[in-house]
Amino acid sequence: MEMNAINDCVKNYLSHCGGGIKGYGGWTISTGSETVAGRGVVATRDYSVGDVIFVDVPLIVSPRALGTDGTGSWPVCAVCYSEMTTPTGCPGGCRLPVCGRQCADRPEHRDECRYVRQLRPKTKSDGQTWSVGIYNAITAVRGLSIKDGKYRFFLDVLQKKSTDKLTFEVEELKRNISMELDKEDEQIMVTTCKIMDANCFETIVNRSNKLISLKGLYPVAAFMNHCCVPNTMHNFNEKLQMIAKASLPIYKGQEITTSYTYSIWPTSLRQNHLLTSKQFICTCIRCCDTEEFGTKLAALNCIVKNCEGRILPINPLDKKSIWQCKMCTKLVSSTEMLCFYKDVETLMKSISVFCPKSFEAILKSFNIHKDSPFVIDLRLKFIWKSKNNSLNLEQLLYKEKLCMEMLDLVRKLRLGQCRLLGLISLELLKVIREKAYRFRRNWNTKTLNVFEGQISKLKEIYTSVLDEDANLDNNNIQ
Ligand SMILES: C[S@@+](CC[C@H](N)C(=O)[O-])C[C@H]1O[C@@H](n2cnc3c(N)ncnc32)[C@H](O)[C@@H]1O
Repeated sequence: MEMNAINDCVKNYLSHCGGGIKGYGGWTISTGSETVAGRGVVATRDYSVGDVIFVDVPLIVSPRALGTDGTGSWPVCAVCYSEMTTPTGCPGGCRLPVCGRQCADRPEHRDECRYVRQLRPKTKSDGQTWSVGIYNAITAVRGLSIKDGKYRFFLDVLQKKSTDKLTFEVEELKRNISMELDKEDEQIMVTTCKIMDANCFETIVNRSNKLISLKGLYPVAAFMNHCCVPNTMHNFNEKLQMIAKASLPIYKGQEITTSYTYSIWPTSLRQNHLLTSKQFICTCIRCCDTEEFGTKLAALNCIVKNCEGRILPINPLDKKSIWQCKMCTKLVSSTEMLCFYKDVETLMKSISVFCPKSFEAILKSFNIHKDSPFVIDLRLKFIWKSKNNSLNLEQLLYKEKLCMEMLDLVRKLRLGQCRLLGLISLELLKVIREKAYRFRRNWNTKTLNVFEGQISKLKEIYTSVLDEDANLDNNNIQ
């Protein structure tokens, strides 16, 4: 399909579905030398940091699949996505778990409920009123909502994951119904699932102050290519619309990018994730720089006694690359490095970060540097999970230090006004408030002024980044 036709279709869809193209249309879907791979989204005007670029309306949103035996995790309501501790099947008979009548009767559930019911979902002898299999098939079933009418073209134009494997969601559906699927419906469901695999985003919603992770297909975002130094970040509003904002300055003619992976991971982990989940190798400026803008994120400390250098791959884009210490020039094979990584990973799993002194001592004795990926994981765990009011002074000050170091890392990685920056700023603000609560009465005017300055700066950062969900308690991130 012609680029003009794609742009018309996407923009028509957005204006019909309340995406608000007015004022947010400074981009075009394009191809050629401006984009890193095939079609991409390109700016048709300049954007400053924090500007909203588009408000995207989901074509499909669905909950994440559960283990097929139904153990270990709980479903969310298939309609409002609230957590369900005692799930019950829809009274309409589709066997999807829903909160109750009010969700079962919602207009957006009506068609899917009727469709699944006429396929005669199988019941189980254990008396469970909802079905894990039907729940896991929900993405496929929701694909049928775009089979008719003016949005069908999305099925043709959006990229599909190329795979010969059977589609999990459709197989789950077939296993859990008594009727045979219509061949055309089945084909559309398979196509939808392949489109979801290639293009879906993690949609995070706040339900009773819990963050619930869903899958969403967004027509503009589906054309956004990946970069490990993305120039956008996004949040979701109550209607599950995606609000994409500039995290870095963007100039007219420049590609608008997002990250499909965790920007805080080192190159080897990001590359592995992109290759297995999206089947491509990223060759962005960060991936080509073995030191990742001086952070040496992937490095392990040199294994040679008394050498203070760090070992990094000579070619960061090659999984089998030899690693080298720049200081003593020691060479290490990729297989050896993999063993070191595994050893460090096992060690890290056994450490409690909640005891700062012993944590730092272990890092020192095992010669692990503070920005290695495993340490970052543990540091973030401490930042998200620890409750400020139950930390002793040593732990509180340690948390403050970790937050500041993480903010510094985000800055060095050139991630701009990204979501992580907002979340850590919010945590740091809470830590500083807790310090003030404990010690304020002993502070002089100068200290109080510094405190007020820090608070207002952090508030400015996290509100501009998080906006839609600034009040979230991220101790609850699932
Ligand atoms: C969500 S789509 C992006 C739009 C896609 N370029 C298109 O033409 O439809 C994701 C796919 O785009 C390609 N892609 C995205 N970013 C890329 C990058 N940085 N390098 C290489 N391929 C990329 C990959 O094929 C990936 O699976």
